[in-house]
Amino acid sequence: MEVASTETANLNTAVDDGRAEEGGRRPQHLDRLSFSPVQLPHLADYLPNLQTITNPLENSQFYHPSDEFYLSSSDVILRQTVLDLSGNFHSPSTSPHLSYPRAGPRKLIFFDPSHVRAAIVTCGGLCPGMNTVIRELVVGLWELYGVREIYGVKAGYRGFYSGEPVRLNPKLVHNWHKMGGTVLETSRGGFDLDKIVNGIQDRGFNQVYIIGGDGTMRGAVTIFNEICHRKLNVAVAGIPKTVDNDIGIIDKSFGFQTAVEMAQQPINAAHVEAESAVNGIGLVKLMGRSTGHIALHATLSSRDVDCCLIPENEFYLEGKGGLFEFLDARLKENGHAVLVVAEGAGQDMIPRTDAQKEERDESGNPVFLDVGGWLKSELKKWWARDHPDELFTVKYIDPTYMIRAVPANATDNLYCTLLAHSAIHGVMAGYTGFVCGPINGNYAYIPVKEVALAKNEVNTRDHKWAWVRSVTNQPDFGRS
Ligand SMILES: Nc1ncnc2c1ncn2[C@@H]1O[C@H](COP(=O)(O)OP(=O)(O)O)[C@@H](O)[C@H]1O
Ligand SMILES: O=P(O)(O)OC[C@H]1O[C@](O)(COP(=O)(O)O)[C@@H](O)[C@@H]1O
Ligand SMILES: [Mg+2]
Repeated sequence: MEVASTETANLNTAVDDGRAEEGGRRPQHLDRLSFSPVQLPHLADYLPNLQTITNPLENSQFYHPSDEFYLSSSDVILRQTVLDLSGNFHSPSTSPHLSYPRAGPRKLIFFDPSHVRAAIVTCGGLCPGMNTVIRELVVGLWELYGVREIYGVKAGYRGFYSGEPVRLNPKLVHNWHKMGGTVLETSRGGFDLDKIVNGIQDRGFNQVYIIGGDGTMRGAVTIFNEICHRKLNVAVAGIPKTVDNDIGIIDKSFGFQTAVEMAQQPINAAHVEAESAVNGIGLVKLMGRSTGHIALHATLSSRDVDCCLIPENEFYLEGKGGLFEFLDARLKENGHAVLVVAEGAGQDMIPRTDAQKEERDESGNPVFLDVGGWLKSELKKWWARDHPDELFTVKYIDPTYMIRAVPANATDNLYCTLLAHSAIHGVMAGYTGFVCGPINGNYAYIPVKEVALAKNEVNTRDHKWAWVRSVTNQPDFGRS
């Protein structure tokens, strides 16, 4: 099945899929422009006889939809808004023509709300806002579309085949947005494709909302493929959750800002401890399995950080241009220094046994050693060797779960609400195998296959990393 064509096509033909050209709003003035609209998978791709009905919002006593209210497949979000007009577009993803369907309600929908049985599941690690997304899925399905059968699948993917789903309604979830974690519970591992899809079929679910990170989205792709293979009338929507912000294409993930905000407290404490000691170093380890976004953003917003170490920028300790030389100078100059290190940084330098090298969590992610504890001990050894007669203190703070096991802040709560509603509108319109998220500030639908492949790493050659270096004046560890 053709799901994500990124070939350049004439907009006029590309959107003429006979599905959602409601309102006769074809943008004639764009006919001569060439765009590459990404085609979203749709239930009608393999179930051509599905009936449509008018969106119930049309008859809602609280809504008075205008023409602009409903979106059609000609409403798109451009992937790139920052362009190099010299025309050097290095890859299809940097083409100025690449666009994604805009998220929002469609006038015609492919589900009769009275026949919907929706399932919601949360997978992977915690992230602020998971409960808000669940709440808004429940309330949105119930209030906007009149769906009454909504279920929470317990404890991640394994919940589809073990244990009973819980029935959800707006009363039950009304204050969930104020709570950290996920009331539905989550887990790693337990991905058994056949059992999961059988579970979806056996329980009669026809809408599946999957909240999770990069691993979860890889799982969602295979679930979606199997559902297409079995030609089931089941729509699958992913809602990207990652406190590390390591999922690509979307602007940022929900909960990330809350985590960055929470990281300020340990950084402040590390600064106070360092400043109050003679040759004091405050060391803070922040989450970031393979990407340093939390460490980077926390550093940029704090201004008390002297050096930020992330997985994307290898560092070294000894010799010219190394961390020790830099800290030596900072301590001489200021008497103290604050170091922020992402958990995935420096892993190659930490000695480990063969068994430790092979260690994986239930989902198959490598298990890291504690870079903060290792750095603290290396720093102490260095000082004792080079400055045996001078006082020195390292205060190591590891706030790990404290930055993610909290409710979402106001901005993230709003973001979660818009994500949930976007997902509902897309599924009701018959789209499937998609993820919703903001691209350049506007909410879009993206094929889950693309999202599962798109990693969001810190680009140490772009301006954001240059800001870090200009704020900290830290070494580049050999990067030219
Ligand atoms: N490649 C994959 N294919 C299928 N399922 C996967 C894959 N990677 C991870 N999963 C499943 O997705 C769920 C969450 O993955 P995990 O990596 O723990 O968290 P996250 O989704 O937050 O990155 C787990 O149940 C795991 O088994
Ligand atoms: O101890 P846990 O629950 O496995 O979580 C730790 C991991 O979770 C993360 O927050 C990211 O998890 P996800 O991939 O699930 O989003 C990492 O930063 C961290 O390594
Ligand atoms: Mg992950």
